[in-house]
Amino acid sequence: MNELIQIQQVQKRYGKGKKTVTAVQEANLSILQGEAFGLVGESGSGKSTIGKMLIGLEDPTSGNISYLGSPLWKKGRFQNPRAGEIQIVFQDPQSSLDPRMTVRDIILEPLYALSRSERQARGGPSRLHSLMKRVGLKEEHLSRYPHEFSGGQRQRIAIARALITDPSFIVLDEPTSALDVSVQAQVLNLLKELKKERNLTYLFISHNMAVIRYMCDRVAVMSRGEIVETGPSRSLFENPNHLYTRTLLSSLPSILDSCIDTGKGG
Ligand SMILES: Nc1ncnc2c1ncn2[C@@H]1O[C@H](COP(=O)(O)OP(=O)(O)OP(=O)(O)O)[C@@H](O)[C@H]1O
Repeated sequence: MNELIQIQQVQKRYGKGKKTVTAVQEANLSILQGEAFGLVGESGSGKSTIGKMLIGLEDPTSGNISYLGSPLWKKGRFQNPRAGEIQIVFQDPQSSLDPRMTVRDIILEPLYALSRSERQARGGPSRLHSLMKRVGLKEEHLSRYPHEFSGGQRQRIAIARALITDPSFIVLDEPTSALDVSVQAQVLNLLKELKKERNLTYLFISHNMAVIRYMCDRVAVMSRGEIVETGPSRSLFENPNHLYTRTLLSSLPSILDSCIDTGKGG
């Protein structure tokens, strides 16, 4: 598999002077085309900051990030490889979906950042109906507002919005952490299926080792801004090298585990 993303010696500092916070310290990692790459670590370890640098929301303080060999950031400016190529699904659909917009407008919004020809190349709004169906929503939902939906349905709306531009790479930042356990399994399974059908590459951010183990081919473990261990999911879970990874593993929630394994609520 080819490298889609390469992160080399990347640092991110927030603030100035005495208030400086180093969120990411000299991180190195690569994400291969077509893989689900997991980023795990406790709250505040720098996971979301890495995700934000990949979608253009935060610029690295130093180091290089490349996408298919081309720099993603040049002189503090984000170089979108192709408009809509990289998308994100956030943790909390309650706050990431604009409450004043209908579902139709929410899902279509990313298309308006594209040029007319780019929109047409990706099927434009005509793909809306099949996409709604694919993520488990109904056509009649299009004219409704986010507050009229359950948490799981709201996250399905956020997934449809991320897919409308036909991206290759999606950052999933704790996409199921705000959901009930049984609903988490449904949304995780949907994400797995979509990845396969569309040949997507994921950066899957979570503090939950069970979810990461279920979803990801390879994993990097972060602690206090540093990547302390990287490896294929299976070997990392069966034979963790770093003490911090072992500590995280000991907190693995068994309820979600059994829910996923049996496919309950599919
Ligand atoms: N905009 C910001 N300004 C200042 N500090 C920030 C900002 N964003 C994040 N930080 C700090 O950077 C560090 C890393 O935060 P980040 O959100 O990347 O961690 P995380 O592992 O994703 O945590 P969580 O799971 O809680 O989202 C934390 O100390 C956080 O307080």
